[in-house]
Amino acid sequence: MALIEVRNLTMKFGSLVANDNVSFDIEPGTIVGLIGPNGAGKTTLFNCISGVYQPSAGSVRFDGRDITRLPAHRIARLGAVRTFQVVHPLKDMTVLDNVLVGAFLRESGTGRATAVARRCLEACHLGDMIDRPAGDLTIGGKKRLEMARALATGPKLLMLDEAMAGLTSTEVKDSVDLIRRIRADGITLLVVEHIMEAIMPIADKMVVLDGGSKIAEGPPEHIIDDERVIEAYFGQKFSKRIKARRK
Ligand SMILES: Nc1ncnc2c1ncn2[C@@H]1O[C@H](COP(=O)(O)OP(=O)(O)OP(=O)(O)O)[C@@H](O)[C@H]1O
Repeated sequence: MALIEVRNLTMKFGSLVANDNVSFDIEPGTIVGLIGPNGAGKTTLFNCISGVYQPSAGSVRFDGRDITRLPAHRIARLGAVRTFQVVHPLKDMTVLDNVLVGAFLRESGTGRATAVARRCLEACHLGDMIDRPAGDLTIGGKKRLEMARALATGPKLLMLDEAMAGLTSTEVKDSVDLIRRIRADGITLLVVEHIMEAIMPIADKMVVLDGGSKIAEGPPEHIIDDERVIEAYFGQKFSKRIKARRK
């Protein structure tokens, strides 16, 4: 059984159709990359799956259960957790306290929640920053903090919205390693990403949106050759460059 089943999902803002009849599955233990040009509807789809928005039509099933109309906090409690494209840590709180907010979703005791939060911070390379105010972190640090907070909730599905945007190339490599390790721990990932060199090598499947509609779905090596995706997003030059790198 798929972990996520999106069926005929449509999201309208007035007359603007941000997601148009989108359907796809996410199998457990996989990494799915969600890509498409700016304004394609990727973040809106994230918001519909995670309960930030209620879709205008269609359904989302998670782990066999219809979650279409559930509020975000209930979906998070069931184990589908997202990060945001623009990170907003609680700047005056310490790095540890920021992650405790996530850990308390699954652990009610302070001692156990703290142990979970510390473990997630270590995994996200923030172990030596735990007592610092979150506002002191670099952009890369804030993005890792956001991941640590999401991981601390003990998710089955982690949805990352442009977790690598604005990072240095070394930080991007570290994030790719971290995503691989998260998957190895049995967590399924849905990743919105514009950095193709980062997402293509690790994704089991790509879903491509354009103008709100799904225009392609499949393994990265098929997506690279898809004429509609090349036209809408990659461009010929980019597609050749990516293919050359994969050889
Ligand atoms: N709350 C909203 N109210 C009105 N229109 C919205 C809202 N959120 C998104 N949109 C519109 O829906 C469309 C899809 O936007 P969305 O942010 O989902 O795209 P995206 O693929 O995530 O883009 P990007 O790559 O730039 O982040 C855009 O035309 C956007 O202006």
